[in-house]
Amino acid sequence: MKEFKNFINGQFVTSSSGKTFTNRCPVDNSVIGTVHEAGQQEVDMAVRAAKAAMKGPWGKMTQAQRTALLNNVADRINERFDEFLEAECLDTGKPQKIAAHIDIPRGAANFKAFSETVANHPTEAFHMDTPDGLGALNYGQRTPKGVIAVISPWNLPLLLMTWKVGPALACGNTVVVKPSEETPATATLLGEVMNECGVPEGVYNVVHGFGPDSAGAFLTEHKDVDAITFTGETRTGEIIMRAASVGLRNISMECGGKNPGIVFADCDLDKAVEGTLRSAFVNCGQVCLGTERVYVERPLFDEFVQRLKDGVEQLKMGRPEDPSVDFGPLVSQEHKDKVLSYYKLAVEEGATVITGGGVPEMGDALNAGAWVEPTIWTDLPDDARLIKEEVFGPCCHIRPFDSEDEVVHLANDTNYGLSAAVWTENSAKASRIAEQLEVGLVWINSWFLRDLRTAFGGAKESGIGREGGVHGLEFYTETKNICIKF
Ligand SMILES: O=C(O)C(=O)/C=C/C=C/O
Repeated sequence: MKEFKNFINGQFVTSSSGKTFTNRCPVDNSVIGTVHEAGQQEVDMAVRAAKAAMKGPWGKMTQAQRTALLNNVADRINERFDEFLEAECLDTGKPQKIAAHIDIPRGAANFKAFSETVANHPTEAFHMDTPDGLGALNYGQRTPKGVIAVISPWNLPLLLMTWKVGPALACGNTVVVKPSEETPATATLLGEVMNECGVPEGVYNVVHGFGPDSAGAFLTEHKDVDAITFTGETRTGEIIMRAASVGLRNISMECGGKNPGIVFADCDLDKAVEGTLRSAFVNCGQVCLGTERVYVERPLFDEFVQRLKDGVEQLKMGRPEDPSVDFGPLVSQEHKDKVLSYYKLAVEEGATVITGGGVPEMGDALNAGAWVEPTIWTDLPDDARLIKEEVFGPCCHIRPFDSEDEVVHLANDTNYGLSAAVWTENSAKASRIAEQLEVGLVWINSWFLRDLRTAFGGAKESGIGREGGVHGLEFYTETKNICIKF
């Protein structure tokens, strides 16, 4: 039986309240262990430790020293790769094949990418002419913002947590992380790595718990938190924004999506099918960037539907450690219930179920897991709730279209604006379409191909701000302009 403690000021601590909650594996609903729920007192300890660390050795470190430390953290994650892999797959149920190629490598890479960016990105400087002819010099100075609250999600727990902790620490801040209650393991394990690598105490802290009336709320409402970064549902983002408004704390948010995949008749069909199979079903559809709405140019529609159906029906479900498995369960029973309610709603709204739509017979212990069938629908009306609301499960709806104007309108007809995928071999058309889409990220003939130097974030209700590359610097630092008169 595992135990997941809070990590505060370099120490693993339980909770003064003695409150704990159970952590379960979604593969078979078995108990993984007990999690110590941080109360107001533990959150306050963590924030005070993070604030104090800014004045300690960490705050006095040079950029080069911080960069070296963070590169060591990345290397140590890779040295302890199997432990992180097992922990992540136990918490999420995702196939080890997936986590070994995405979650853990990126969990480490995020540290290296941002320490390099921050070390090499210049601040600005301007020489200014003045009436007395002597001139003046203006130059920019970036300083750490301070204590950053990191509220990270359960779908890519390590990756999405270090996507924020990496730049935050590279910029000289300290962090208090509140991982999802569904996935406490890798954030806790990273505490061990921070100690092993000599990251000063108080720089990285972890408090476990829930949102309202729990660690999440205590953290975002804490007056000594200087900024809040969050990945998760849009409605939760609104709650966090309200908390951040007290004391004018800055926020950076990546929220929900109802992302379109646009398939033209002149696409490379094999690529489009393979890419849509991944974008709609990888990670059991639990990726904010995933495709839940597919639009196919009419001449290709029937063939595309058949090819995607064939691909879905070849997905292999099973335990994470089975190397032949490429499809896992949803993250929890609660999320399974939510996704199944949408499966039911789809039929009520008039969908044709091309494949899936229910719960698979897994046999043996796995039947107790959070398994659902990967599902494809057609024939829903454009105003159906299934077309408007994010399911965040292994499902997509496919609709034919007849013109570029029509498909751009359909793709943009949503409150979200996170990502899109466009499949065509005509590069001029691909760019023409991409430039009309009201989203933060467009992939052309690809999906989830990630260059960490690029701007990353969503438009409309999919988020606020851009992280990635130098774009996060505006959030993770304060920029000061200094003017020297000669
Ligand atoms: O790839 C990334 O850096 C990233 O943030 C992925 C987000 C996925 C959300 O579900």
